[in-house]
Amino acid sequence: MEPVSAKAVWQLWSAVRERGPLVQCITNYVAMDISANVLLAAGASPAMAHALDEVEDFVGISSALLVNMGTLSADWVAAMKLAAGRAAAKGTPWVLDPVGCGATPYRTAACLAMLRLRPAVVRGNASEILALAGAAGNVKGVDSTASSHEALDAAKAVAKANGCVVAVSGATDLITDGERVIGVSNGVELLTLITAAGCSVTALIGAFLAVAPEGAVMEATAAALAVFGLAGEKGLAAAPRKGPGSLRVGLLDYLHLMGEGDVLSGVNVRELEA
Ligand SMILES: Nc1ncnc2c1ncn2[C@@H]1O[C@H](COP(=O)(O)OP(=O)(O)O)[C@@H](O)[C@H]1O
Ligand SMILES: Cc1ncsc1CCOP(=O)(O)O
Ligand SMILES: [Mg+2]
Repeated sequence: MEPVSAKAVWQLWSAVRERGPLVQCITNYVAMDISANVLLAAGASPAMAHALDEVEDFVGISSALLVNMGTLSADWVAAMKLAAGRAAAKGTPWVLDPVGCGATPYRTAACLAMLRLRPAVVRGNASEILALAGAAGNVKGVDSTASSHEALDAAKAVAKANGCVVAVSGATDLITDGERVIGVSNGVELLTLITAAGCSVTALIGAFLAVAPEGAVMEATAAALAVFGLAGEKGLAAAPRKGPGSLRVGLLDYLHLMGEGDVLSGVNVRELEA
């Protein structure tokens, strides 16, 4: 597989569609529906499971785990920690979405505690990644007030300190391991008006991690963001009223309908820093 190219994106997505990996999602109430639908449309198999009594067993049968901090409470955080611990012990890749990190001290502390459990990937908006790196005052609830480029240094610092890949979403998604940076310029701004668009692309990253060859964590993360963004572009072009409601429908449709030609001609991924 080439390091980062449209062909590599297609190869990874084909593997998702062929293998249909089971992605266990501990995610928020807002995101459950769209995340499950995004995973299904893209060819993966979602299961939302967060009960303290079953999370570890569920990790045992899953190919990837998503931990999303969107509607957290003490019970949920306990379940997230158990699940992440089991994933680490089993070698199952897991991805963290630090929704609203920085909004309250409780949320920030919970996100930092999860980060210490070594996710393979963290995907957040710029404000969330800035807050994870210790910068204060950038968040507006779960929405970003900064651009992805403003959070690149923070993303590199979080990646280096925690031995993970960090993806900052935005007009250009930036994916870094602390040294390399891949940029993905697919997507449309209207995606920010679909609640849990970010949450669902993080779930999709889980599906791509499940099929990624050893050492291709950055490529798999970039591929998921590119495929999701491209489906957004095509979904908007086909949307009857060009609003968030019909974009949401179009996004799901194109995650199902797109093929090799769409990916090879449409994805915009490139190495920004080697
Ligand atoms: N200005 C933009 N232009 C194009 N795509 C965008 C833009 N902002 C966000 N996106 C895309 O929307 C999706 C959700 O990202 P974002 O809104 O940053 O996350 P969150 O929902 O967690 O705040 C991502 O796929 C991202 O690439
Ligand atoms: C609105 C909201 N409130 C708690 S979680 C959530 C969903 C946030 O989703 P995203 O970060 O993908 O926009
Ligand atoms: Mg988010």
